[in-house]
Amino acid sequence: MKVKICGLSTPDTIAAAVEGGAAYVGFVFFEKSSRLVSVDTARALAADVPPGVVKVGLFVNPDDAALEAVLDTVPLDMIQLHGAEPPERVVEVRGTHGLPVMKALGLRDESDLTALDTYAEVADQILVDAKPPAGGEVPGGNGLAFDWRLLSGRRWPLPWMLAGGLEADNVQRAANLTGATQVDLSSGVESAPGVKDPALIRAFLKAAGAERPGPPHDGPGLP
Ligand SMILES: O=C(O)c1ccccc1N[C@@H]1O[C@H](COP(=O)(O)O)[C@@H](O)[C@H]1O
Repeated sequence: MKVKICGLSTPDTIAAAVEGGAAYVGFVFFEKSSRLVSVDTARALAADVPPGVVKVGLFVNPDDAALEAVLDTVPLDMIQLHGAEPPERVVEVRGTHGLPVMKALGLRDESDLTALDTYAEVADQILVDAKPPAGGEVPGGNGLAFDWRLLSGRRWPLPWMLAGGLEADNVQRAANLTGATQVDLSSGVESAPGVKDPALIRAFLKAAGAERPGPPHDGPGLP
């Protein structure tokens, strides 16, 4: 399984993710998140990430200036859009910034499934997360799972990731029910909100049977 560890902000947790076999590492550029990193910190951390591990920048409804401010400094490989960006904005971001885009979508019930098909036509990857709690200020990273049976038998013609409340104890069941071969998590490897724990990262990667593909390539939908 390919694993993305999101919300990394320290050298020791980057090392735990890379050495444990994470295929993706994520940096959060959303001011309201407890995992927010500065561009300078992200640039320094990115220097410790070997080729072949995809460096993802997480943004929520960013304008082009916000994206440029990060991309000018941090050598990201992929943009994760985790807000209410419409399909046209996904197309625009891909075209303007020249990086693959992974669009996150929240799922609560069957009525949310149609959007996945729509975004699958415009994004390089889709990320299926739980919907945030009503009135919540942060649209992801809440440690909440959705009913994984909603995804049973669903497939899209592009790479996709499962997210939302994943941890070492439930990742295999989640993958079995959904068919996911890629997973993304943040809260499940933290000792406190926003504080990543290297031991929990290693345990998760082991439980998930984390595998990283070989040489990097430049095609869409990395890796
Ligand atoms: O991690 C955050 O702080 C965050 C902020 C805003 C949007 C998304 C965020 N994280 C993403 O949320 C999912 C699920 O996280 P969790 O494992 O349930 O905590 C994951 O895709 C993160 O990339």
